[in-house]
Amino acid sequence: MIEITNEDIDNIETILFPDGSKFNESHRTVIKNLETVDIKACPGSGKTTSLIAKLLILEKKLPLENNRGICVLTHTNVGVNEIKGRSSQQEGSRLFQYPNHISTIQVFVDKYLAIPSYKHFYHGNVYSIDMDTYIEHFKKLFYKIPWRFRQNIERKFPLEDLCQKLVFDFEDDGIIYLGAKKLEGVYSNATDTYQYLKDLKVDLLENGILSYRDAYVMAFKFIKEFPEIRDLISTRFKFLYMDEMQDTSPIQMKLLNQVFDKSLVTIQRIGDTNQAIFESSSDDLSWKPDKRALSISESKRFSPAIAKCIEKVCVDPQGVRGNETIQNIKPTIIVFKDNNIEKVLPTFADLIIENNLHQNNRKVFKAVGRVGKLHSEGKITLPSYYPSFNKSSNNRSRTSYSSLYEYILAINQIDNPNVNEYRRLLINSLLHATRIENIKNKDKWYSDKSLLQTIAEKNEQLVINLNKRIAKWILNTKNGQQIHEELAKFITCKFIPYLKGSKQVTKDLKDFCTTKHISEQKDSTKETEQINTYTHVVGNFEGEVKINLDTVYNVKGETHTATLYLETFYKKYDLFHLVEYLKQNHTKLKGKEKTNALCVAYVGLTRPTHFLCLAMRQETLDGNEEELKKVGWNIVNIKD
Ligand SMILES: Nc1ncnc2c1ncn2[C@@H]1O[C@H](COP(=O)(O)OP(=O)(O)OP(=O)(O)O)[C@@H](O)[C@H]1O
Repeated sequence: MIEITNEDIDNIETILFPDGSKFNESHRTVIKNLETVDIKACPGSGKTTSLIAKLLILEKKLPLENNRGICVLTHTNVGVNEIKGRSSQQEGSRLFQYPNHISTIQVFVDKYLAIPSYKHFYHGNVYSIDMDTYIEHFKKLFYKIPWRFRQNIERKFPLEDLCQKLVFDFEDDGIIYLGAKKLEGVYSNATDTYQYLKDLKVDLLENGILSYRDAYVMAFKFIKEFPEIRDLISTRFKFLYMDEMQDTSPIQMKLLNQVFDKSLVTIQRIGDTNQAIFESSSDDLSWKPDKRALSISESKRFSPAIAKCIEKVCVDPQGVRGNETIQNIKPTIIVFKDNNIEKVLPTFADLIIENNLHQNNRKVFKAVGRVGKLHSEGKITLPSYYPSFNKSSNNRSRTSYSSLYEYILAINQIDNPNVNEYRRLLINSLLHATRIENIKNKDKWYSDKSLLQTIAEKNEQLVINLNKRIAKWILNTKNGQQIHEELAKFITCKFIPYLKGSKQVTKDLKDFCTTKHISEQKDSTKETEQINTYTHVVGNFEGEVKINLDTVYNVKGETHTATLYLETFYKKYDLFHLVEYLKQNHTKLKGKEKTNALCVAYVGLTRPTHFLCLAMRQETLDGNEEELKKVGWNIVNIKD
């Protein structure tokens, strides 16, 4: 039987904490525990760090009995990358190799259930499972519907809404829903509109273009057909660790319960119910930690001054203790009016400098808010504070782009040094080209595997040559050299002509290879980061303070040096909604709206180590100033 000892933990501490920090007793209890248990802990308590410590210790004890594996699931790539980053500090890391699996839940579902299911039921290969590609193709098909019908549909369902609302039933992909109603309940099945919409949805599926939700539909279909998958998965993995459990939707929970057998797998679910910020995670079916859950109530992230001010700004206060070794700076409310809102960020920057944080070793300064989209009636959202703010989707997991140029841009922006990522995008660009040219393999679209197999069957040497080319392109990209021209020439003059048996390629393929236009909303993560960064120049060339703006959803799990929480409008102004909690008057919550607002605010307010600021409208502050001061907030008014 495996066991984790204090000595194991001491050893890992030196790897994880070069500054000499230590795990306390509650961390040690969590790290040592190898039973099925829930772990609930406050923000910044070191939940993820303790999980990483446990994984690094277990890694040294691999292989487990019967060569069973460890499965770690999280909700965001940030979490996965954090684990990857830390574990690569160990030589010969085996955590990311068979039989282990570490990924987001979505990637797990795609790999083990949705893709095999699609192959089985549709006898073809999945082209993409990501929302950007799905929406792009959805819109293309929608614009093929005759104008008259399209206009009628759009009057009722704006296109963006329609993309999200036209879905298959989880239990039966023969049934299509439009929002909460069956499609035939919205448009009678005798109408052309019904047929157009049904064809559109089916067409996407038949072409392997899946939304994230479709992947779950495929997954359930697979489990129903092959119930033995539960045994296969449950004997492969000895441990299942689920981080950020509070964000697991009821449908994800249902699926995981179906594939992991509790009697065979040790399951640890780690989270903080106060930080549940994804819509579906806040209803009655959401995760409730077991009564015997282990808990950690001290935050390693933030100072006692911050702990005191945020303690009651959550659904279920749990007496958070701050980190005594962090300097106390009074949390501050920056009060603004409509006519001086543009001074909020400069004021925050001045406060950072006043508190000498611009000279801190770690300088992560962020301004975050709930709503990033410009409001149609001019209510305050992130762009009101910083007009060039651009809310972009997280495109790191994208696998498909609309031009070769965009594939190469994506390759250039890979920040994780994993060759497979480069290779995957390069191969995907080739697969994309085969689709444009309508080249199929026994009536199916090529997958990376079937492509290489087909070429190998014809001539093994060609696969070796292709691999050499790919390796060269990866190296050149890493060295900052341009590969666009060479890759385009390869696709149009060699690759496609070889598969097609003809030198003639279509105009669409030529356009794909030459277009340098980046489709809307697809600007790179790095560019977006630059656009969304306010730079404040410190007097007399002493340096600058960079403040990055983002939505709360995107900074989940992050640790900042200073965070400014910006009041924004979503049905109501959020701080106005929550001012009683900021004054530490906690009341039990009723209603979904307030609960959601509170969870989002709690995630935002618990990011900084040293300095927490709020940007609050004068109207929200009015009448509350004295009470806010009494509970520890400093108030700074922006002068006109
Ligand atoms: N034992 C420790 N001693 C000192 N610092 C620690 C310790 N554990 C974690 N930290 C630091 O505290 C910060 C928060 O840690 P971590 O992200 O693991 O917390 P978390 O509980 O997962 O946070 P969140 O609730 O926001 O998801 C990080 O900067 C981490 O390096």
